[in-house]
Amino acid sequence: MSVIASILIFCIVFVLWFWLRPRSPNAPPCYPGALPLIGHGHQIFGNRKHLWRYLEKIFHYSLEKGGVLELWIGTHSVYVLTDPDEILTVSNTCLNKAYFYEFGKEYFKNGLITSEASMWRSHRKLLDVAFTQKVLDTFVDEMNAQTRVLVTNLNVLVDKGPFDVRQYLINYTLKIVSRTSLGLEAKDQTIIDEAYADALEDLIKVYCERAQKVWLHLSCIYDRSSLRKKQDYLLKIMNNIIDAVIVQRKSDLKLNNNEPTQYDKPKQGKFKPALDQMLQLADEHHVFNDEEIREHLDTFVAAAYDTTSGTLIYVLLAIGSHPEIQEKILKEIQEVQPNKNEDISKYDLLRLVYVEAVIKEALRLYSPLPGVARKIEKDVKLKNYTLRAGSTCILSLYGVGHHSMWGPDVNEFKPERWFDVANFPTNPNAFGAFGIGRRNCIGKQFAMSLMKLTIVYLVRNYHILSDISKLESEYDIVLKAVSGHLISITSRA
Ligand code: HEM
Repeated sequence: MSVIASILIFCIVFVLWFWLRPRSPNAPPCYPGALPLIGHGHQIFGNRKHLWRYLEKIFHYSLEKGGVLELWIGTHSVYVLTDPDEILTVSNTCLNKAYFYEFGKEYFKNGLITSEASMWRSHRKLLDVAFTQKVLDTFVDEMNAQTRVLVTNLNVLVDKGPFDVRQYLINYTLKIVSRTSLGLEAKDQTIIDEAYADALEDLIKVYCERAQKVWLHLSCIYDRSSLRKKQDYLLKIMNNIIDAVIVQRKSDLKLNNNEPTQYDKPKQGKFKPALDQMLQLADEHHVFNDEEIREHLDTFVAAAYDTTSGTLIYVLLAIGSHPEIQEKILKEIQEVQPNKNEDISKYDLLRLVYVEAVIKEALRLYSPLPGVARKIEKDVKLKNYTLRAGSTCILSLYGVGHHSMWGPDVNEFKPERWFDVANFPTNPNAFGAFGIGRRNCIGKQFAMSLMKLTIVYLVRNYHILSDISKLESEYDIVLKAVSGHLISITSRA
């Protein structure tokens, strides 16, 4: 009895001390509504639509308070940054990811997203060679071929009224990313399109569910849960698939004398998928083992398909609600490549500046990764505040896109702003959708080329109609449009 009483007294004293202790003058403003012991933890419960509305509220509150905010999950301090300069400081001084990336580590392991800074530095340098413009240019034929397939698949929906384009875009981006990463022949691709894709989608749901249910953050509880069993089952499916691809590819490369992949149509160019580049590095410089190669491949595929397809949906919703913007896109396409049946070349992609502005505007307003997070391992001094060691810091890329530096029309979808030199923000980190600082997105050029090409093919074939005013999104790590997200298409032929 006396032991229980002592524990109780200790807890009460701890809570009182924690709650009544004076806040440091260098502490940023605190978000309202914190409760003793659980902090703001109670505010995040609800479905994922609620979670996104909540995050939007904290991001806007942080903007109102000058760009830095503090909240509490239990007794753990979480800072929310929306100021691009402060975000750059934290991004480049704190390279390790926040503790909840650990949940994804079961899957991504030492892939770039979740690796510790020490390993990340050397692997990122090596992997950058797989994403140079020269390499990306070799993917353009494959992107054209797959985008033609997308148009064929969508043709059955012409004049059929509103539909959900998500699954079409997911299958399409997944196919391009996995072909350019893994180099599979069409006949072997089905296993990725079906078994791997389904398992990956389910795994991301498991990850989100764990992130939201704070009690499952504790490994001792999570490891006994049915969610953990599901995670292990899905991981086994995915690992078996990719391990088999690596073994097969190694033996193919030996047989073909390391020749780049020749795709189905003889006319199309050759390219070297990321897997071949890593196998070559492993062979010549003894840097990656098979397990590390799998971890990087899994990371590329997962990091690429949901973000890219999600952004494309927001672009389609935005241009479907702005026919005048669609007409300007069409005009640019006709100037750059007047023959509707011709492929889009790497040179055409460079000239599609209006299409690029449309995509960047969608990324600014509907940042698909609205926030990323870092571990604060040592005190970090910002302009007015100090972030304490041992805390977590959310870097809000959504906040950067909604910062007042964008002007009074910050909430409007206005691609023209990207050409308005006089009023464009002067801050070099104003556009943060691909991350700010050294640990930014390795696939940004890949994503931009693919999205430009997709928009060109869709706009030159269809009138797109939608109503973005009804849009509601949910937070599944990647922001997902879940209501008001349907589009209709009619033919331009
Ligand atoms: C519209 C599409 C995309 C967006 C908005 C996007 C955004 C981002 C952001 C914000 C980060 C930083 C994440 C963090 O700090 O936790 C990131 C990292 C990353 N992205 Fe992307 N991404 C996109 C497409 C892609 C594609 C196509 C690929 C691969 C082909 C890719 C691969 C990666 C990888 C590997 C990282 C980790 C980089 C590192 O830590 O060195 N992403 N991305």
